[in-house]
Amino acid sequence: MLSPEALAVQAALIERGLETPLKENVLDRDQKVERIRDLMAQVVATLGLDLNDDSLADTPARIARMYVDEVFSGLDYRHFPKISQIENKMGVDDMIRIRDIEVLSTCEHHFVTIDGKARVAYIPGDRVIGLSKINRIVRFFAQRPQVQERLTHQILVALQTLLGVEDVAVQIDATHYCVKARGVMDGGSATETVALGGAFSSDQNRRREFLAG
Ligand SMILES: Nc1nc2c(ncn2[C@@H]2O[C@H](COP(=O)(O)OP(=O)(O)OP(=O)(O)O)[C@@H](O)[C@H]2O)c(=O)[nH]1
Ligand SMILES: [Zn+2]
Repeated sequence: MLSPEALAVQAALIERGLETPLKENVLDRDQKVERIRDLMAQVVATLGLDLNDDSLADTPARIARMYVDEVFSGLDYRHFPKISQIENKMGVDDMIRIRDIEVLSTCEHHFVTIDGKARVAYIPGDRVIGLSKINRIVRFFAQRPQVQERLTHQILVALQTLLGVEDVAVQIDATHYCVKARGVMDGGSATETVALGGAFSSDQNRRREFLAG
């Protein structure tokens, strides 16, 4: 059973064409781990490595568990974080901004790491969200194969949906290891993406305030 929050976020992403491209998958967790383990064993062996070596023997199973339970666990909405919100009795009507949220994701083109930081802000309406829940939402969507642009927008729409406000802003600044550790091998560049909603999009001052500092 998915939580009402997970269902609402999923529906909002589908409606906006921002959901990760997913196919119906009837395999349960154990079946996925088993199948990926067997397929990874073929990859490792095909590379010419000896799966009888004691250091390599468990690598296929390790990778399978890592994919299903860790780095791609955000593909399963049953792992969507529990969300706590409180009534905005304080009448907060100014921006709440969280900086330096750790973003560790995986590039969907190469399945290597994306390593960066996110900045998230919102202007509360009738409720405020538990602070750590913002970090958890970032992590949930980061734990999918991603392109940074989609990750940024998924976080925006998730927060807009949960908070019932348009005024949300998300910025991610990240290093892609597919750019750093292979291919063009540029370790110095970073990618910035921004997704702005409501006043952050329409009001230059709000936008500047969010991006400053
Ligand atoms: N827009 C976008 N592109 C990404 C992201 N992560 C990786 N890429 C890019 O996806 C592209 C895939 O291009 P391809 O030409 O098919 O792959 P490739 O031959 O491995 O390309 P090179 O990385 O240039 O060697 C590359 O340019 C990557 O840099 C991302 O988050 N957003
Ligand atoms: Zn890549």
